[in-house]
Amino acid sequence: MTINTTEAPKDRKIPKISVANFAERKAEISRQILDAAENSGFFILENQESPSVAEIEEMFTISERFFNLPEAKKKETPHIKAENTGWETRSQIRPSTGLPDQKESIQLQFHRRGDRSWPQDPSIPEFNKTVSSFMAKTHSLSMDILSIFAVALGFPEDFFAKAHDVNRTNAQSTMRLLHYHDITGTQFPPSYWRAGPHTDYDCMTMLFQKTGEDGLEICPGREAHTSFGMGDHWTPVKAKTGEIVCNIGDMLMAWSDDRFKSLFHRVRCPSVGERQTSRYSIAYFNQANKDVEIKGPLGKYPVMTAEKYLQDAIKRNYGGPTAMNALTAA
Ligand SMILES: O=C(O)CCC(=O)C(=O)O
Ligand SMILES: [Fe+2]
Repeated sequence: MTINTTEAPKDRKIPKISVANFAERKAEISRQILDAAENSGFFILENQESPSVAEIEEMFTISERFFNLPEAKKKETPHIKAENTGWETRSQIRPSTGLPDQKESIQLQFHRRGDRSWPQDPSIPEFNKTVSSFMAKTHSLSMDILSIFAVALGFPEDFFAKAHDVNRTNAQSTMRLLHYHDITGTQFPPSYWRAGPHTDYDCMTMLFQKTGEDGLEICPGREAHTSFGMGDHWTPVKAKTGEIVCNIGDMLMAWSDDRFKSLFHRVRCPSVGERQTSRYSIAYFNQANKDVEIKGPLGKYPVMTAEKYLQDAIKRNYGGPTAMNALTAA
């Protein structure tokens, strides 16, 4: 008789870190965040003062109202690839699958608020004010967290805040509102995803999800920001309104000479019999300004600007000049 001693792979624990009283508890929070960034690549923030749970709920309401507009209205802010702005639907083809993500999204940049890349529909007059205020709050919290990485890498505490100046016209940070379509009754083949496996190209993503709207899964096993290394076990991340799922992106992995890990993640297409109605999420991608040089303390990789870094990351992932058809944020 043979006894199978091979254990089934275990789900990874995703650290949950309270950021209450951030200023007083910064040393303790820093230890937890650095441990998470080095070992799991993903961590969940809770108890943040800002943005508050009520503000996050308000953002989801406004996002839903935007996606409920007729297509013709949404097309008034079309996706502009070169600028990484605007609305797209089922257009993002992931190199990992060769198939379009089952979603629609709008990308917004803080310094462009008020221009034609931001919806101006009279039925949502508060869009601009609510979204720009939420973005400013998310940005500010992102800078608090990035200051921890700056110090750990031997840079001044405000190093990443200066590198991510969203008021400058060469800013690259982007907020993306996401709507995964209602697919009730449709059984997609297993190769289809709401968001196919990918890494993010930014320094750090802050992701907001809604309780009950699960689907995000992460996969450890990536050792270099230039590789496609992936383990074979995916851990689901439970969605909870108010919490913020953070993940390290390729840009910070490069900046830290691969010390902080940018992992593959994906969003499942639910099967018939599961909850298949709409799923909403909001992602804020912290991407350094175009002219900022990415130069790791150990000098493991050649120095390059954040603009070139993003272009190269896209080429690596999408191969060749058609790569620019991809959205740059993730
Ligand atoms: O919607 C989610 O939960 C994840 C989205 C994501 O990974 C992305 O947009 O890069
Ligand atoms: Fe992502």
